[in-house]
Amino acid sequence: MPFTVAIVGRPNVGKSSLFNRIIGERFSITDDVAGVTRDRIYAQAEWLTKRFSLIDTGGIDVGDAPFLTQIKHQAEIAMDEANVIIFVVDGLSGLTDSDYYIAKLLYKTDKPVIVAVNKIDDIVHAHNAFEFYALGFGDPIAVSSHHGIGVGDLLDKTLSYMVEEEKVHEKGIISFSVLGRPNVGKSSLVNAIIGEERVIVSDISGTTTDAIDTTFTKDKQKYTIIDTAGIKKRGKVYENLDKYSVLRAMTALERSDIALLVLDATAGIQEQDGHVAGYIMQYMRGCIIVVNKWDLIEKDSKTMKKFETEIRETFKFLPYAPIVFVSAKENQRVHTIFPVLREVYENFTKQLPTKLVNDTLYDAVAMNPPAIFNHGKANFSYATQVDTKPPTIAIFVNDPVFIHFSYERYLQNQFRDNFELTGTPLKFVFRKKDNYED
Ligand SMILES: Nc1nc2c(ncn2[C@@H]2O[C@H](COP(=O)(O)OP(=O)(O)OP(=O)(O)O)[C@@H](O)[C@H]2O)c(=O)[nH]1
Ligand SMILES: Nc1nc2c(ncn2[C@@H]2O[C@H](COP(=O)(O)OP(=O)(O)OP(=O)(O)O)[C@@H](O)[C@H]2O)c(=O)[nH]1
Repeated sequence: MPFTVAIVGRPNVGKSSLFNRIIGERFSITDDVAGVTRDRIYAQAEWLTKRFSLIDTGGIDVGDAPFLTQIKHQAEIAMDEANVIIFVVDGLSGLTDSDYYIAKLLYKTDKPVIVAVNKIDDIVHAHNAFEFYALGFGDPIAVSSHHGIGVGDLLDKTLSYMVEEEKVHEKGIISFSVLGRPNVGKSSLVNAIIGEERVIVSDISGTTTDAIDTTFTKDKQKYTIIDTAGIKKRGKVYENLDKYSVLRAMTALERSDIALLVLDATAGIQEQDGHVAGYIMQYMRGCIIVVNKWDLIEKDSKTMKKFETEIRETFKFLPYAPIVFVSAKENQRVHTIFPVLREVYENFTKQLPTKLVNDTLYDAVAMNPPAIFNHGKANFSYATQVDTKPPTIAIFVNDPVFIHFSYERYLQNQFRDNFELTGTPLKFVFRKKDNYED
């Protein structure tokens, strides 16, 4: 479970400035995740080799609610999701009633709260921080998001609460999440999967309070199902907020080997399904497409094929994802998911023999040599697998800039033809040979 830090505070104190300062461009991996790019409410960050997730609750749109209700929801999200909360206040304008209001909300949590007094751009104003002792969260830390002053101290203190994480990703356990747009039947599917398997070994509730990961054993294989739908959050106002569900999908993906992408057979494929599929692809997780509510479909011999064709055409970037058809509510065919999970996990964790990897590369290049691109021609030396989850292959080349994306796609297809990689992405890392040789 990633260590998560949430930033809260009333509007205009500089939450998003601090967020951006902490992630720094280099560390932001959400940058190219469609839909979140502009929003930037969630990112991976790193400080002195410690990796953590950062949430800017100020970016979570909580509708047209009155101002105090909005910050209340944001504070609740922080208390639900984070291990540590950074409470940002404005050192130029001083303490306000809204700050006290937020403080009162945060008294309810037993998680550490650190007060960051922002906009202290000049050390001579550091004394402005003192009045914020009154909030009752101990030593306030003076920072300037604009100039980066004090941010290191703030992170030192924040990450001092990071303890050795409980190992959720125990070896050999297949962890998977159930993702999809609202109402496709995620909760029903989770219930059907867990309900079917009565030998529940343990309920691991994670370090963040509301994430419930359930581990169970089926046919001697352990699985951990990662909660995403906010099953426990029913009734809370922010349950259906778009950005909030995106955030939950991402934290779940981070911890999953495999994502089940749930579609509603009665609704056809919708734009939002594509967004969810995009996240799964960009996080490079294994993927199984689950067409749910199959009981409601009038079927003839061609129905499945028709669905499959439509799915393949829409999700061109997920050609590797196997498709299963189920009814979560009627508990039909739900058991067919398990063998597919095992197969996909095997491929996701696969080690490809080096000789075959190179043969595949050489054959592909011989069959279809690269053309000139960017004023040069790619000259491939050799390839080797450098990682799993997903299988990752380093390909050494005279200069990666000469590789056109369509050639990369060609190589991908050749590798997929030669190796059994159903359900898993295959990652290529192109490396300039000269940097590593001679
Ligand atoms: N002088 C100074 N101004 C800052 C600093 N950090 C942020 N600001 C300014 O404060 C204003 C608000 O900053 P934001 O980062 O948008 O604040 P926010 O808390 O995310 O605001 P909301 O999105 O409304 O919640 C902007 O005009 C920033 O330029 C700082 O360290 N020093
Ligand atoms: N007929 C039929 N109805 C289903 C099936 N799966 C779910 N439903 C119904 O679809 C509705 C939505 O199901 P949920 O499981 O709550 O869907 P969800 O994706 O978790 O929804 P959110 O929590 O809003 O994201 C409910 O009325 C379910 O009873 C199914 O396989 N067949």
